[in-house]
This record gives sequence, C-alpha cells and structure tokens, in this order.
Amino acid sequence: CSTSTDKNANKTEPAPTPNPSESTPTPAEPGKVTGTSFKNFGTYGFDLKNTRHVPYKEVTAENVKDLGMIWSADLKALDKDVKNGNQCYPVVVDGVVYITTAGNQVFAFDAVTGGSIWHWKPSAEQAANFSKAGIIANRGVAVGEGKVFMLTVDNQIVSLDQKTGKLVKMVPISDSVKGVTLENGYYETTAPVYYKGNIYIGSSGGDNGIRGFVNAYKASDLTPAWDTPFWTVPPKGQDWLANSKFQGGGAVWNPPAIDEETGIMYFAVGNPAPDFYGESRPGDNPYTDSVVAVNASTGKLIWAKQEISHDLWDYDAAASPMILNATVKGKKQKIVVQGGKSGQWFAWDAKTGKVVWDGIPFAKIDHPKPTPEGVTVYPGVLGGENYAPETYDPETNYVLIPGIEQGALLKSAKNQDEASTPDAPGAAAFGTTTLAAQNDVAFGTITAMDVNTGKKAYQVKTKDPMRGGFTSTVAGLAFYGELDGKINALAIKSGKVIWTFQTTGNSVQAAPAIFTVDDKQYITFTTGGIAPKVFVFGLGGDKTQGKAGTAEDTNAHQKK
Ligand SMILES: O=C(O)c1cc(C(=O)O)c2c(n1)C(=O)C(=O)c1cc(C(=O)O)[nH]c1-2
Repeated sequence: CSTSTDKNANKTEPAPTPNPSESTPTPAEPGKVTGTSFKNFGTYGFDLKNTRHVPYKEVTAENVKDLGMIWSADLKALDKDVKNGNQCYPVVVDGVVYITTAGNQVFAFDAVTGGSIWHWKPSAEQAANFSKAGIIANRGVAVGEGKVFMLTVDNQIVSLDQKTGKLVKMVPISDSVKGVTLENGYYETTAPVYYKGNIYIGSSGGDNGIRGFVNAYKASDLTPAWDTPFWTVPPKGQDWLANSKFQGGGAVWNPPAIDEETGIMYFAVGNPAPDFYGESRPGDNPYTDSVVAVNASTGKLIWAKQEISHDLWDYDAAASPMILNATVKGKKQKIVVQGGKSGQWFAWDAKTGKVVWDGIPFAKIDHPKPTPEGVTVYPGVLGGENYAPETYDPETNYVLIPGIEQGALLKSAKNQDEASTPDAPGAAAFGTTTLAAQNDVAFGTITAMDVNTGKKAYQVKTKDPMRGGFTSTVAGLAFYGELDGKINALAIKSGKVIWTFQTTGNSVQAAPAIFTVDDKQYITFTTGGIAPKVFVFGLGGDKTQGKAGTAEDTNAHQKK
C-alpha cells in the first residue's frame, strides 16, 4: 500500500519463523490472584463512555512523588515471539491485568505481584500470516461473561477462558461478513468492546480500499447479533463508488463508545480510499471521516456527522469517540466528542447529532489539495490526533487532547497507480506521502479544551508526538507516557507535569489503566517500540528502577 511508508515504518516486522515444536495454544497454568476486593478498569475506555476518568483518589498531587514501581514484566523475555511496537491499553478485572501484544499474544498477570496467571499465543502457522498486514499492533481485550475477547491480525475473533486462558472459540469474521480477509486488505488492530451480551467490532484496512463495517456478535457463541453488519460506505458500483475501482475505505479501527442509558453506540470512521486521489469518488463520501451513532442492539443508523468531506489527506476520524455529561454554553448537556486526524475537535449532541463545537483546531492546519508534484499539508500522515484517546475531567470541565505536530508532503499519483494496481479490493490506495522537510521536527501537544466555551484553557508542548493518550483521576491528575519511555502525571488544572518516571521501556504508545486491589491504587502502562514491557506503579513502590527524568526536566523541555 503506497500510503504505508511513514505511518507503518516502525511497525512492520519480519515474518515470524514457524517453529514446529510449539504447541497451540500454549497450555495455560491457572495462577493465583492476590487480594479480595477489586475496583476495575474493565473495558478499553474505563467505562463504556470512554471517559478514561477513574474515581480512585489515593494518589494525589501531594503524594504522587511517592509513586514507584511495584513490578514490571519484559514481554519478550516471557515469549520470544512477542513483536515490537506494543499499543495495548491494559484492561484490569478482579485483580488481573490483561495485556495483548503486537502479534496477538495475551498475558494475564496478577495485578499486585506480576505473577503469571496464564498466557495464550496463536500458533506459529497462524502468526506466519500476520506479516501480510502492514500493521500488526493490537490495542487490547474485552472481558465479559467469564471470557477474554481479542481480534487477531488475520481477522479472527478469539475468546479465551478468563480464569485459565484456554481457547474457547476462534471464529473467522469472514464466516459472517463475506470477504473480510487479509488477502482483501482487512486486518484487525482494535480492541473489541463487550456490552450486554455482545462483542462489538470494527476493522482496519481503509488505506487498502476495504469496505468498512461494524458488527456485533453474541459473546456466548460469537454468532452475529445484528441482522446485517453496519456498512460505513456503499457497495462497490453504487452511489459515490460508481466510478471507483475500490470498495471505498471507511475503516473503524478503534473501539466504539456506548451510552448505557440510551443504548446508542458511537464510532469513528476512517478515510475514504483511494487516499490522496479523489477523482474516482465524487461527492462527500459518506460516512468516511465521520462519527456515526447507531442503535447498539440493532445496528440501525441514528445519525452521522462528517468531519472532512471528500478527504484527500488521510484525515480519519480515528480515536474512539467519548460521551460526556458536560457543561456546554452554561447548560448541562450530554455530548459526544472526537478529535480527528484533521487536527480539529468536534462535539455533537449525543441524541440528535446537532453540532455543538464544529472543528476547533488544536494543531497547525493547512489542507491544500494534493498535486502530482506534492504539497505540504498540516497535520501530516499521523494526523493531529491519531488513535490516542482523550480523557474528560468533570471537575475542570476540560477534555485533554493528545496532539501531534508535523506536516507531510502529499502527492496524488493517479497515473502511476492507475496503471499498476489491479481492479480488486485490497489493492493499494492512490498517492504517496513523505514526511515534510527535515527541519519539520515532530513534537506533541496537550490541549485542555474547555467544553463550556469551546476554547483552549491551555496548550503545552511535549517533546515527542502524543501517541498514547490519557487516563485521569478524580484527584485531578492525568497520567500519560512518551516515546522515550517516560511516564508522567499532569496536574489537570494547571497543565504542569508534577511527576515523571523514566521507565526502562521505550515508546509508550497507549494510555494506562488505573484500578485498586484491597483499596490500594495501581497504575499500569505498557511500553512498545523495541522494549515491549508492562509496568505497574503504586505508592511506596521502587523509585530506583528507572530514574533519569524529573518533573522539572519534563516541564523544561516541554516549554522549548
Ligand atoms: O484506515 C485504516 O484502516 C487505518 C488503520 C490503522 C491501524 O489499524 O492501526 C491506522 C490507520 N488507518 C492510519 O491512518 C494511521 O495513521 C495509523 C497509525 C497507526 C499506528 O499504529 O500508529 N495505525 C494507523
């Protein structure tokens, strides 16, 4: 895929060497769980609204300096087939931390000791196929009905016994949604979500020209729960796809948000395909680059709002939407918010989709039309906000937005690709990208968006692009990691970093889960890059394991 060069560069792995001596799956050893009372981080976004805001307050601005490492685990040391580039958002249920890896291994650790409860990995034969997908990252599990659910790179839904890790079922998505295969350009990186007996999934592959969908499966037997999937773009040959060689894109590659009071589910839809060349897909290209609301029990459309019409820049609505009860223009309102790769932040009335805040910029924005010679656009290929989730702090009424600042050179490459690509789904999108000039060094931002006024309360710079996102606490702290392996606590009101810990991992590309066991508060992060690890922090933990950075250093480099 011609768009893959930059954003996939550090994620492509050499094909794993099949090892005939490996059994499939790894036999699981049921382990022992420490503690008796648990407060969970039971789903991707903490709650189904994806607020990532936890009610745990043992760790405060005053005592955060006493946070230290309780345990860590080096995932590659535990299994040599663990791949680089972990993007797992940990899920923690009843004292067990569930971690996935790039390449679809699953680890269950005792949350207090780090002891192994169980471990599952795909067969070498299955994993050998994964390199066919440009990205083999995985963003975590869903837990429900005594099972742990994961989506694999090669488009299977896996359910594992929550206690033992034994495989309960592995079902190809193509059994229920025809053509959802690696060969056709589909792959899975997203975490599924469990709600009321169902598992909700989307898929990746928008840049490969797949036809995007969302579907629901019964958690009990993984059979479809809706009459039909919700398709994000029309079938090939219809509507705006009449002239296109491709299925149209519109992948849903991050978890949905679900409002349990109304039963409405919201998801973010990615870019249309071909990416940077739009002549063959006239019009607005609904529902690409959109947030869509459907009835969670039927999959029927309620409303859809587009952030970018007729996208020529790969500006997916990528990060999961978040549902908030916030003060807006002086009144309480239930809204859905989303920050797009376009560098703009949106809010809509949750019920009606009526616009509340319409594309407030949080990154540098310049969207010229791509030409064969190339134009520099802002944001670049990773967008202003990629998959990293926001968090909402009701105390300040701020949404924290994890930002990325860097341009890209986009070329529309009609002739080259028209000549070379076969007339099939799964063929490359038209166009090429390179990062913009070398002096265009990428950095990140943290924007506190005041939901009441639609204005930035503050924006602080971070040394590296913000790739992981935030998790906040009722004590007014937001925890996040950086690409150098540092993890930080931000005082939400002031925007000041008040605690920094340099882990021995690198490249934090996910946000932490925060939970309690026997009333003690723990914070767990994964690190990715070439050092996929898991860290668990708590008050009184070891402060000597990482060192290096201090909050002063972090604030200083963030001001530059
Ligand atoms: O359209 C898609 O299907 C799709 C999928 C993914 C993915 O699954 O990770 C990414 C993107 N697009 C994308 O545009 C993008 O910038 C991106 C970055 C990453 C990453 O793992 O860092 N994935 C993806």
